[in-house]
Amino acid sequence: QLTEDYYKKTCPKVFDTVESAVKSAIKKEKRMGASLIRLHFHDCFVQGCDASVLLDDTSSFTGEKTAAPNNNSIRGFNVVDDIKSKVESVCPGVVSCADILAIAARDSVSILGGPEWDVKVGRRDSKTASLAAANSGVIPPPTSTLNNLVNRFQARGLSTKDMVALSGAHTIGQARCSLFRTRIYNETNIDASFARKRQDNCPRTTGSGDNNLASLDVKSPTFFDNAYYKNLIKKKGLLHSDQILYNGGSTDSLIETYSKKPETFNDDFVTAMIKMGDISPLTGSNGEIRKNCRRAN
Ligand code: HEM
Ligand SMILES: [Ca+2]
Repeated sequence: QLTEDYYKKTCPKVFDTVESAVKSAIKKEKRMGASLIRLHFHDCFVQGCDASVLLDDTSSFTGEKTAAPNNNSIRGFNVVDDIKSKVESVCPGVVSCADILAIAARDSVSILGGPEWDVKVGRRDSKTASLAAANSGVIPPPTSTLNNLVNRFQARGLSTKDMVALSGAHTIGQARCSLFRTRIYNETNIDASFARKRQDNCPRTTGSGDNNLASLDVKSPTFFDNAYYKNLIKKKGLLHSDQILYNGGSTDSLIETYSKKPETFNDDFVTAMIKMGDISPLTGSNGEIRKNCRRAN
């Protein structure tokens, strides 16, 4: 039931307001575009796109922020707060935090040079979150096998093609040493000079340099393009879960297609983002419009 014109009467300025806030956040820090896209992904895969990921822990409430895939990893909450307060000042009590995440993700992609699309809105915000679900593997870990990746996306109604296209979001943003250490020291399906370059800032020993960052896309880490797939063909994927998409298995041909045809990647990425944004939204009288994205009303 999500539509593009949901706020046409109640908040016609929502898209301009979000876009200008996202623009200024990305101007301050390019990585923020990546962080905002990832928040929408981690939201949608747990309880659906309901802003559950934004709820803070309190003494009487446990949210999703400390779950393994999120802890010390997802970021951008202050930017979301800033967008929300700007949206509240033009139309108080109308626009959900879940929609703000979807719009901000869309805007981040286009601001960084990726495709543009009309984003569907009308989601409402959850009053709950699920730490258990966020920890259960529904957000796949970077150690995943190809089968696991396929199954986790399938469980959310997303095809293998959607999964491969959405992984192209790793054309921007960064990852921590602890999550790619095993790959750069122990795996063999990796370009040797790329591995050495990454080893420079990611020591072999667990516990040293764990939080050192490296770009997911070695070629153009702040530009939303198809370089991610070209890297995979050169065995320059940073995460195990990246390179596994081009490792002699069923998704090799799709990687080759996206590496050669940026328009096909863009089209499939847009289709998959719209599908991901459609995962179990709260609508009608379900959920609420939070006043503050960090807590239920
Ligand atoms: C296919 C399964 C996926 C796995 C296993 C995976 C895994 C990861 C990991 C391990 C990181 C680094 C986290 C850290 O260092 O703390 C990361 C970062 C990122 N992921 Fe994914 N991811 C997947 C799919 C996606 C999807 C579907 C999207 C969005 C459509 C996405 C967008 C991002 C972005 C933009 C970053 C960089 C964030 C930043 O720099 O703040 N990922 N991912
Ligand atoms: Ca959620």
